[in-house]
Amino acid sequence: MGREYDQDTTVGNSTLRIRTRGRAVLSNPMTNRGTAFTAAEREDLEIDGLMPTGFTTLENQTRRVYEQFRSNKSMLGKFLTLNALRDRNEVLFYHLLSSHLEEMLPVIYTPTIGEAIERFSSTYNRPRGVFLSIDHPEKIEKSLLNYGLGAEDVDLICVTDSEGILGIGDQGIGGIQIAIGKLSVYTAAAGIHPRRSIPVVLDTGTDNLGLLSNDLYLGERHSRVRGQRYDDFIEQFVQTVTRVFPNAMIHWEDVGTANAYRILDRYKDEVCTFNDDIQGTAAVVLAALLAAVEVTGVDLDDHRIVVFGAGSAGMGIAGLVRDEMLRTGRSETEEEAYSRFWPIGIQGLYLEGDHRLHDFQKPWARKRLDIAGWDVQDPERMTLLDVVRNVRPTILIGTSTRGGAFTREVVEEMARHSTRPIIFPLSNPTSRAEATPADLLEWTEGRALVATGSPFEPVDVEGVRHTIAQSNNALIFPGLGLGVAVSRASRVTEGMISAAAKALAGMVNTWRPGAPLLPSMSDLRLVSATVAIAVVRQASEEGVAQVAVEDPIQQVYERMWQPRYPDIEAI
Ligand SMILES: NC(=O)C1=CN([C@@H]2O[C@H](COP(=O)(O)OP(=O)(O)OC[C@H]3O[C@@H](n4cnc5c(N)ncnc54)[C@H](O)[C@@H]3O)[C@@H](O)[C@H]2O)C=CC1
Ligand SMILES: CC(=O)C(=O)O
Ligand SMILES: [Mg+2]
Repeated sequence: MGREYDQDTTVGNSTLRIRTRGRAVLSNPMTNRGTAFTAAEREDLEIDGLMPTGFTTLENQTRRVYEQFRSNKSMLGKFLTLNALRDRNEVLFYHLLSSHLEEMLPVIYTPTIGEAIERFSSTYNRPRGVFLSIDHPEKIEKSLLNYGLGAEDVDLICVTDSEGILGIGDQGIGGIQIAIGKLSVYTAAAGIHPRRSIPVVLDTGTDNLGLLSNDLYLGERHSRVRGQRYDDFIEQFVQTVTRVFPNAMIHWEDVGTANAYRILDRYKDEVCTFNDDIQGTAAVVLAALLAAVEVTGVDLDDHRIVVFGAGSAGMGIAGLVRDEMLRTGRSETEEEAYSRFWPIGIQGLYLEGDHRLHDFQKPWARKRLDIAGWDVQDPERMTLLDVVRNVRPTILIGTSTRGGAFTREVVEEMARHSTRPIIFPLSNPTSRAEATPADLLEWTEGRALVATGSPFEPVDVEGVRHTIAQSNNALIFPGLGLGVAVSRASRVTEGMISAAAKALAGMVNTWRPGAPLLPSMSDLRLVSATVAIAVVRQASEEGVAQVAVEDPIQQVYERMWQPRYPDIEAI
């Protein structure tokens, strides 16, 4: 561990052995506990007189910072207050977060994180994470080591190249905030020790002209590097991480569509890695779909699915649902399973021969024969409305980044042919959601089964309160990461992703009208532990676990860090 203190970070909350004295103790967010230092600790650590004389418990400190948090009028203000708190006192930050998870998740995560990313360079205060530049690949190793963690100390690296941040696109260096945000969720939800993960941004330039022309922009000032130089940079990053942090899972976040699948395919069988937008999203959406399908009483196999915005997330969802159909349904051939899906992108319905499709999208393209005889305005660009009219889908997934795309006309058309239309506007942040739950439920007289990517308030329709599930990969990735850490899995297998989805699906109960299709974000700690246990078991069954799995429940429980002040020893 760091030079300033020692702590065994592999078990819940072990003794913090502090080497520094005086003001240095207070300026490190892992050793500082402000007015919660006891009289004896103040004396031992030579911080007597450096703070008000009163003593406050963690609970009372939390009340105080909660009031400060609440007094902010703007969401960005709340975000910056929390950020500053984390830089002062990490235990207090996580205790506050865990005590008010449902209220604070929308601040440190979607939707507010989107604004924080866009405003990164103008609100910049102090650094957190590791910034790697494509112009200096020779500095990758040194920079990672400068973070101060040892070879055995890292469970997770969350990395983005910032090209496809949420639904707000290329955000250059500001993408570091999504890596920080995701890792905060890992800690708050799954108890990953805050000193066992590293947020990383790969600064490969930006094509965002607003950033390039802003004097305050803090990243490399050139367009995005692509092609061989980009691939070499990724290769060097992956090789370096696996060498210097052999136990770390590499979590890819918000990488652009053209690279996300390529990187995953290139490394998934070689190193311990996973793509959250492709695999995490697929697992959470599969769980929500299984719940919704149960409400409809129609087998998954018999649904017709439109994926609007069939990029990383959309195709990931389609892939996992297809696998589920092949595993459990009557679909015997892949072709049969593929035939249930209608993928749409910016160019309209994907059709075979479209040279704009990426390799990972090609198998999903529809045959020209499938649309023969359709009555449409422009056969070269089949719109969502065209597809809905002709296919009569029962499931509509939105991962398009196109706010408001599920118009009243589209939804009413779908609802004409489906008793319980399943409609998931999953794009983040809130402004990108393809529709609001209130509109969807109004337009369908309360029949729609809805889940969203960002949080929404419940909707009351004719005496029924519809609680809206937040179908966000945050219900999956923390538990997956914890499961990988506990089992020291050498790979993240498809079986592990599927086990995570099943564990989540098993926590849903939809017997009550209007019940949410997924557990609430306020239960995130329980959800993450449940997912982690399933992942540990699966890793063990598949032979990728590198530690003996004897009692997964105990092993997961013991590993979870709690936001409590540990015992202190001045050394
Ligand atoms: N709820 C959740 O857990 C998650 C939600 N998402 C959201 O899904 C959205 C997409 O994310 P990714 O798949 O990572 O991005 P992506 O860029 O890989 O995919 C977006 C797709 O939407 C298509 N598209 C763009 N504009 C369109 C339009 N006007 N009409 C039809 N299609 C259009 C593009 O062709 C592309 O295929 C984002 O808003 C993101 O926040 C992504 C991951 C997880
Ligand atoms: C949730 C998430 O990963 C996204 O919106 O990109
Ligand atoms: Mg994402």
